[in-house]
Amino acid sequence: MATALLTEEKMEKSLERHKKPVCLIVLGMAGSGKTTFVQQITSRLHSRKNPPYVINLDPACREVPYPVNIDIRDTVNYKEVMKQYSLGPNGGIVTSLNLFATKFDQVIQLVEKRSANTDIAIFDTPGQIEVFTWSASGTIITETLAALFPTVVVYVMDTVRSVSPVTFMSNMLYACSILYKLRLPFIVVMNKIDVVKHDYAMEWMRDFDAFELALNSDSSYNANLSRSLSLTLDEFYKDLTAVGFSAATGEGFDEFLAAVDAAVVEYETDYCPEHERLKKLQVEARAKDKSRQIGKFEEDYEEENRLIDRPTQRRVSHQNEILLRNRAFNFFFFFCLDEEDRLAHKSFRSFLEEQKKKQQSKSNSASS
Ligand SMILES: Nc1nc2c(ncn2[C@@H]2O[C@H](COP(=O)(O)OP(=O)(O)OP(=O)(O)O)[C@@H](O)[C@H]2O)c(=O)[nH]1
Repeated sequence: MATALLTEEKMEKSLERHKKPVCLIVLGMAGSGKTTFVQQITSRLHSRKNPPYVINLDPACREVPYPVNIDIRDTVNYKEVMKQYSLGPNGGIVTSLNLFATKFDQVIQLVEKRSANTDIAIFDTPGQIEVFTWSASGTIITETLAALFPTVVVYVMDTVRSVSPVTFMSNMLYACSILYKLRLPFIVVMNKIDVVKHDYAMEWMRDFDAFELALNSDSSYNANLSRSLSLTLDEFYKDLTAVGFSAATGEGFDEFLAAVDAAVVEYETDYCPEHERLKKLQVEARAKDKSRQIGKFEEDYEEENRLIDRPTQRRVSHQNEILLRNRAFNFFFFFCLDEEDRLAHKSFRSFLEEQKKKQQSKSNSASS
């Protein structure tokens, strides 16, 4: 009976999730064709009367060639961020994304509002792939989406540039590292097949000998490394979904949509149970952490009271009261964050303050 109830509950949850749009996070090396890919998918879905909800997360792009619903550039001025905090281009993108991530709950609300009439939400990301995949804000954005919507990572790869086995291997290693970091359903889109067909890449993934043959004439260090890595990546290739696509012509669109459907099933069957398990562990760890911190706070509080209750300090000074109140506030604020968030929050705040100070002293010396 209990099992039957559980199954019903799970089914309800699953149906609930299906009502939500699938979130596609589009990643790829600079110039691989992410923006053109988003443009092509958007226009095809529009012509099928199924328009997607499109979000641009690249604060540094000059223009967005597709109808965009949310644009990071409307919230954060990338050039101003660079100027205000004395940052270079990459630092500017990371900080803009960090600032945008603090408002991401609003994006979620807007996507949720569209649930009834949108099947797909597409997130275009910055060209400097590592800025998104290895930054705190990228992780926050991805994990928040994955916790609430069926989420799929779409890795766009340039088939024309990858004809060199060494470049192909670099691309695959990057894809592999993202897959293992995010652990979300993953589709490799082998883009630009209107110029070079992706058959060679599929063969290299299926057959190690074919890849070795392609490397045959090359005895450089990179080639030897690629040879060894190809054997290691064998497991990764086995479960990898790869589709050929042309962002220029739209060839491969239906295969891509079929891959998205399969990825949603994978999200339901593999990702969600694992996510629930990890969430439970996290809740337990947080509860432990909370009780440890409450104990520490109570100890400190008692110590503080003991000191101010001494005859010489019987009257609690105004300053002491403020000190205690501030401590209590800080404690409860940090209490809501876990250890990692707390550290990230602290270092991000001190980083911004430092940058501001630097900038202020620069402008002071310029004006004097
Ligand atoms: N022939 C052909 N060219 C393509 C295709 N997709 C993209 N391109 C071209 O590749 C170049 C880069 O495309 P973008 O869409 O700007 O690539 P991106 O990954 O968004 O670039 P960044 O924003 O710099 O990371 C452009 O000149 C596109 O026209 C394709 O499928 N076929």
